[in-house]
Amino acid sequence: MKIEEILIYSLLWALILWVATKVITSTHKNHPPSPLALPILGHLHLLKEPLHRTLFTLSQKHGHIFSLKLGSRFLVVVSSPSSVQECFTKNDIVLANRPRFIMGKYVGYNYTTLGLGPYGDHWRNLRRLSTIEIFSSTRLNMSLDIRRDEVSRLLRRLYQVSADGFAKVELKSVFSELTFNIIMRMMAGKRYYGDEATQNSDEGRRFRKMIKELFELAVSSYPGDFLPILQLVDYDGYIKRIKDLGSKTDELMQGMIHEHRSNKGDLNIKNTMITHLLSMQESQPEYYTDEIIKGLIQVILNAGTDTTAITLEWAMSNLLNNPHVLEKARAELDKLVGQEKLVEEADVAKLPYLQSIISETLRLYPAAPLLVPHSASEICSIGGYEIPKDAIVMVNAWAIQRDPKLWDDALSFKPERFEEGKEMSDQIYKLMPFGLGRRACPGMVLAQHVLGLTLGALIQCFEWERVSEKKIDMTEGQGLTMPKVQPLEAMCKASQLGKKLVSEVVWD
Ligand code: HEM
Repeated sequence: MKIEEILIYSLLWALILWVATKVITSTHKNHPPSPLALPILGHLHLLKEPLHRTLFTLSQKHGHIFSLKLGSRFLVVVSSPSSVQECFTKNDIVLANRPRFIMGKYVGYNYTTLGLGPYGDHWRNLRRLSTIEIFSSTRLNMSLDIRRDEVSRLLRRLYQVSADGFAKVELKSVFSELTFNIIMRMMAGKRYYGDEATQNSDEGRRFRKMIKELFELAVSSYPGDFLPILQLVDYDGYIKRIKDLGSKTDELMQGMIHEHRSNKGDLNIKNTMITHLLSMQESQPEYYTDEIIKGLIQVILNAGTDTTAITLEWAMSNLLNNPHVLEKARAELDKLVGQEKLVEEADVAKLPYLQSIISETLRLYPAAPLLVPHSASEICSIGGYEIPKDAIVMVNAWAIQRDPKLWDDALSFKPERFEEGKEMSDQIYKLMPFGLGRRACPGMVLAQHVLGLTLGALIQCFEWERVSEKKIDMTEGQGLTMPKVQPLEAMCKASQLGKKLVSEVVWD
């Protein structure tokens, strides 16, 4: 026998043995059901965008708890309220970890940030710290003026083009700039989007470039996360790109910290998150390091901007496709807020229909359709199946929130379903746009303030129409936060009330 033949035979035998071992071990282990896997790749070839739709199709065939082998990693997908309940009650602590993807090493301070860090003392401290310094009602009240100011700038911008009649406006970038400016002002006292002065500053340009790269890289999935051997060769330069991005973001945020240190006492930055954290650094320097502060800025930028902006875009798209809902919301605002003032964040609590519009938007178009991946810190069980240690666990919230077994007329946009507490009693495990359990979104209240205030003000101040008879295309594009495939454009015209409110009053 020639040496090549011996080699081929040995390889074949190794492959047969590998497949046999896999079949025997997986059948013995009572793992959740799974499609037939390819050697080495497993089910990687099945993953097509948008991922939540692919996983939904697989769940139709393999059940509400199924598993996939993604190269060297094990993924479990749950798509029913009962399995979600198990994840976030008896397994909540075990599943409170996050899986590690290489991006988190170079751009997420070696997996030490609030969003990426493992469950434990460090994460608990970050969570407590961010609750006190950013998300508490005291801090949210202190930053109320920032949100009012940014929304009133948005209203003026739209008013300028639409005071004399209907004008076409592109809303995707308008909402994105709104949320970035709100978050950056709350954290660092900075506006990087909008007026000319901001547009032209070198720092602003660097920031916008960094954000663009960050979001582009975050969207692309990296095969080396599932086939680690690829990391050794960095075949497409991905690791080099994320290392460069990591250094650039670090440099920019370090600059903000230096600026805060040298401008202590400046009124513009008196109440920013960085100022508060630096004062804590003075008393406990070993814990409140610059790295912790930079990690927090970064997580909040990533988690708190696009999510809210995209939800605003979906909500307005739904209103344009359902003019009767828009009119009902306007009537509610007229009745409960009146004709003399702009809606305030505090008013939103007494506007049930506006809140129902937000809930219904988040039900059909959750900004994080698969939540954020969890990881099992030890073996656990879901639905009687064994979930191995380090398995990635994903919740298909999108599928549950559209399940016709759980919702009447599931695919129609009907805010009325949430009115007067209808659907409220049993909805905890069937409506979870902000996640559940220990790792649930800490920014929920802030997000709801921004959503309620912005939508309320847009409805009060403008008339809205579609750019043509055709309904707005509601197809989802590719991306972490379920964007619309077509950025939203609409026709807007300042209403009588809008003319009065925007030109005279706005907020003091
Ligand atoms: C409509 C807007 C938003 C939606 C739909 C949303 C949704 C979510 C979801 C689903 C998770 C993951 C939950 C899980 O692990 O199961 C999450 C985590 C997180 N969100 Fe939000 N979010 C929004 C806005 C915000 C805002 C405004 C902020 C901050 C300003 C924020 C900060 C965070 C952080 C820091 C985490 C990570 C928490 C952790 O890992 O411990 N989010 N969000």
